[in-house]
Amino acid sequence: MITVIVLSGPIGAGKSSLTSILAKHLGSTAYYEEVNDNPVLPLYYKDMKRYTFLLNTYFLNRRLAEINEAAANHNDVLDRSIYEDLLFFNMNVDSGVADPTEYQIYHDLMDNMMEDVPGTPRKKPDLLIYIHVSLETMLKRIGKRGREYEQLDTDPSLKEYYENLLRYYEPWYEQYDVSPKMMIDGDKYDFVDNIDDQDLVLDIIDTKLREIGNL
Ligand SMILES: Nc1ncnc2c1ncn2[C@@H]1O[C@H](COP(=O)(O)OP(=O)(O)O)[C@@H](O)[C@H]1O
Ligand SMILES: Nc1ncnc2c1ncn2[C@H]1C[C@H](O)[C@@H](COP(=O)(O)O)O1
Repeated sequence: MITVIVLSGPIGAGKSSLTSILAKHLGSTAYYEEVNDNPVLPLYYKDMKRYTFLLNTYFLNRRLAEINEAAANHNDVLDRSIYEDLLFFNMNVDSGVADPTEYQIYHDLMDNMMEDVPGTPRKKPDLLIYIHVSLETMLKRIGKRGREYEQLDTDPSLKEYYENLLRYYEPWYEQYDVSPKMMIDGDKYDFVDNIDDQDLVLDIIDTKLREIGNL
């Protein structure tokens, strides 16, 4: 039985934190989204029009490598699903920041790369965990983490970008049907600093893993 668990949710929702807590709890490996040594991310925040395609191609490459590694183990946990990249890209097309043709090319490439090939491990996750947060929580946590290019002090127009991003997440989660899914209330549970909340969240996830037959 091989299970790949992916975390999803807006920037600062707590994906990396819960990835590490969950992998430790399950005794499995955590795979983190590459941020600090990502050469495109700072460029993207300076010029989204120019760098949306490159950033998503970069992430696609990185995430596929992690998916292939995780697919060979049991209960490995990935920080952010590959499917959310389409959400970001789509949002940028809708707001006129990215080009629809670039989006279509990226979409086709991703479909091709994610297709199951007989004789190779499945690339699709077995469970998606979505951390829901309000704008207030999201902004607070982005501030707490302190990556310079994400701060409203660096670029006040990011507030609108973050608001817009949250609007795209609800329908995206509702429509997501690649695997079983579940939502964690990231406003309610402080799974980082409160051990009772952490235990509660882990219980909720264990129950879901049992329900889908993976624990
Ligand atoms: N549930 C939570 N309660 C309190 N603080 C949190 C929670 N989730 C995340 N944080 C804090 O918010 C910041 C962003 O969390 P992180 O896990 O890096 O989010 P993401 O990976 O979704 O961008 C970090 O400083 C982290 O300690
Ligand atoms: N596909 C993406 N398009 C634009 N920006 C993205 C994409 N994937 C991740 N990001 C950004 C958002 C954050 O600034 C960093 C890391 O994400 P986080 O939610 O903090 O783990 O990358």
